[in-house]
Amino acid sequence: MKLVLKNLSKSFEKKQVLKDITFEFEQGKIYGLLGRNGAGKTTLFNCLANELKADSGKAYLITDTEERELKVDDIGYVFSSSILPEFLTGYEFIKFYMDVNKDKIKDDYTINDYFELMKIKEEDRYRLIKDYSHGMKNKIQMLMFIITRPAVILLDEPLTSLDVVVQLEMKKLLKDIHKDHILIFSTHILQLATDLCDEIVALSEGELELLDHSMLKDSQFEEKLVRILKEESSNE
Ligand SMILES: Nc1ncnc2c1ncn2[C@@H]1O[C@H](COP(=O)(O)OP(=O)(O)OP(=O)(O)O)[C@@H](O)[C@H]1O
Repeated sequence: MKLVLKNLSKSFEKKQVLKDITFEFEQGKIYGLLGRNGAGKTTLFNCLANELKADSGKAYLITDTEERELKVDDIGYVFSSSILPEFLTGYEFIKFYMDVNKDKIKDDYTINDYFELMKIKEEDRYRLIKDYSHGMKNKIQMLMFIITRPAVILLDEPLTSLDVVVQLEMKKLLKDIHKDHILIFSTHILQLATDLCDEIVALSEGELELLDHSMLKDSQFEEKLVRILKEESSNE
């Protein structure tokens, strides 16, 4: 399976944020999307998830049997800021989410099994989401894609707000499931990107550039990345 972007462009007034991007993401790899503040990472995710309409270009999902436009249902999107209904408890929301998505659920976990999986304590399950910490809300958002297992998983700075213990668990979880998915996450934490990712993609000057992954563990990698990302600001 592949996610293929073809000539994707998006501008806000005069600022062209995504410039005619053509790129392929493959199943079974974890992609780290790096870029400076305002580079367009969230805009790219929003266009893929249909939260924003791209000005031109399209995204396609290519499997062994078909090639078609990417659909909203193909995507699990963990937003950097929560989009959860604050007036529900975690339990109520996950129950509702499982009900409306029952056709997509392939495992036979109960709600509490899922909470256990995410290490969400029993006493927290029945509290209102509005009182959850940022990290807790993030865990609930992650639980959504764990439940429905969409083909493409987009995570916008997902692990930054999680404590170190949960961060480690999440990294393990992402590694466990990544074979079946196309997993792209944006981060500013270079260490996280190099720890977790098979590939690093830089978003700079509106374009995506796949960095040579053999450099991931190399000291030159950091230098090259900083050079690529700095070029953008010097051209502004
Ligand atoms: N709805 C919008 N209207 C106008 N400009 C926008 C809108 N959304 C994003 N932008 C602009 O597009 C550019 C890219 O923003 P985006 O949030 O995609 O960057 P980012 O790479 O996710 O940044 P960060 O790392 O700081 O989260 C920025 O200049 C931002 O101000």
